[in-house]
Amino acid sequence: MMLKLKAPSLLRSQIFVDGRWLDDKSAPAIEVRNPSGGEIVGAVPRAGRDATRRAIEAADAAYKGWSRTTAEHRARVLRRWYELMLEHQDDLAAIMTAEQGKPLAEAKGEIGYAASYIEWFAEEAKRTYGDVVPSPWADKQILVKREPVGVCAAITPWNFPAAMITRKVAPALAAGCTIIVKPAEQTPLSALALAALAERAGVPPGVLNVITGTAREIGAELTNNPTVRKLSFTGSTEIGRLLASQCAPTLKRLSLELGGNAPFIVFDDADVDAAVEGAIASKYRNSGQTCVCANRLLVQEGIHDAFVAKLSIAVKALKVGDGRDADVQQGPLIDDAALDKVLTLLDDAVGKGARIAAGGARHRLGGTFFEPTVVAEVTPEMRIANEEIFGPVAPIMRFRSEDEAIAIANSSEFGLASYFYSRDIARVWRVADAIQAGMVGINTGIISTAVAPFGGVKQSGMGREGSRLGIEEYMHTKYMCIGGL
Ligand SMILES: NC(=O)c1ccc[n+]([C@@H]2O[C@H](COP(=O)([O-])OP(=O)(O)OC[C@H]3O[C@@H](n4cnc5c(N)ncnc54)[C@H](O)[C@@H]3O)[C@@H](O)[C@H]2O)c1
Ligand SMILES: O=C[C@H](O)CS(=O)(=O)O
Repeated sequence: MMLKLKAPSLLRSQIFVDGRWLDDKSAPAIEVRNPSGGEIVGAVPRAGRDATRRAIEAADAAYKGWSRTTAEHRARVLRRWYELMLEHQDDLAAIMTAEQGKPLAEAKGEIGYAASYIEWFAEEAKRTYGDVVPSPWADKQILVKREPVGVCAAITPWNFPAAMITRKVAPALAAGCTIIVKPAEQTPLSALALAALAERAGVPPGVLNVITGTAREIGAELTNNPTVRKLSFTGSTEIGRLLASQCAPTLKRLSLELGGNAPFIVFDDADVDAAVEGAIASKYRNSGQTCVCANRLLVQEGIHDAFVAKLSIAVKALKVGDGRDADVQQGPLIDDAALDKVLTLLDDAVGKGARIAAGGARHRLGGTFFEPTVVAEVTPEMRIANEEIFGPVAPIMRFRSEDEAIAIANSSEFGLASYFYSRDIARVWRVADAIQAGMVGINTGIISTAVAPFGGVKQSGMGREGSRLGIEEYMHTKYMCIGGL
């Protein structure tokens, strides 16, 4: 499959280390395939520990210079990178759809969202203020500075191939850190295109490095090498736990954005049409392959039947197809394993008494396409009520009281995003306070923005990305006590 780009040079097939584009013939290349039809869209090196070690050395050498640049300079370079991303938004979206499958409109939206993190942290670079503290001693002064943590590593998932990278790299570079990025094997081309634009924006050699290849080997080097002072990971909770344990011997700083199981609660007093619109936006975004997707829809009995009927009509109208085709709203799942998981969860639910209200089967397009689905009469003992689906399936559970809804919502080991619809202001405050999650959408199904802190509690991870907090993940404080005055 030949990608037609306005700027063909954005399609890269080499790793980016120390400002150089390099081959790595130590193992057969990784073929990048389009999930819609399986065509090969590119190939990247299957690099391992040696290349990763060289990237760490390059990042360490570059750190000395980059950390000493002014915040003003770093802000200007990041701003240029942001501008170049927007100038090449169509090409970056085409690359993303080709390797990840999401509809072009969604891919273009992600590029704008990803760029907004760079814009935000270009500004935040200049606001890493310190403190002058009133001294308890007459002859001493107390200063507190904030400094970059040093060489960082980022390991990112396939579902948002650009945004998950920029919301790590932007604060890292803004703080004065240098970084090595390992993108997902399924979606390396977006990462390499971002690196090509960063290079053009004036990011110096070694400040940003992108390594593609064997996850376990690259991860082993990134987590064990003492030069790396921080790891930022976005992905499954299982791998997050593993990487955290691998970082323990060298006590690295950690940011972990992990799995989710978002409750989406609709109370009797909700605007049902607004709730249906919010459920569509939250649940079926990226064909349900989103960590903050509504994963369990809890609907109060008074409006349950009306909500299920309206949602089912809207879901049946969603257009499924190749993400490159105009007006397609639902692309394929990323691979056969993702499809098998959806089928397994649905079979379990129906086998325990759930009812398919819309969709429920593989799409007639075949491959990894799946019908957008609504499954009703879901109960807590079904796997679909407890596991992250990562597919276009909305499980609906009935509830009677507010307390029951909160108990169900909080029963999950995850606590990333949550949503609820209510027009009762007292209930809004009660439920928002009671829900155990890092993020709460109230009368809305879309909450992600660079200006707000993104992250979870419980088994959904630790740390925050975006907002004024995001740069803190890449800085530490230094207390200076000046005596003899
Ligand atoms: N919280 C968030 O912001 C967020 C965002 C996106 C995805 N996710 C979660 O990620 C999961 C889906 O993404 P995924 O399938 O890419 O997750 P994943 O954990 O399988 O992979 C994520 C990244 O980790 C790498 N990886 C896997 N095993 C590794 C190892 N042993 N050593 C080093 N690296 C390794 C992969 O190559 C990939 O780059 C879902 O659970 C989803 O909820 C969370
Ligand atoms: O999949 C997880 C992403 O973080 C989703 S979002 O684009 O940040 O909402």
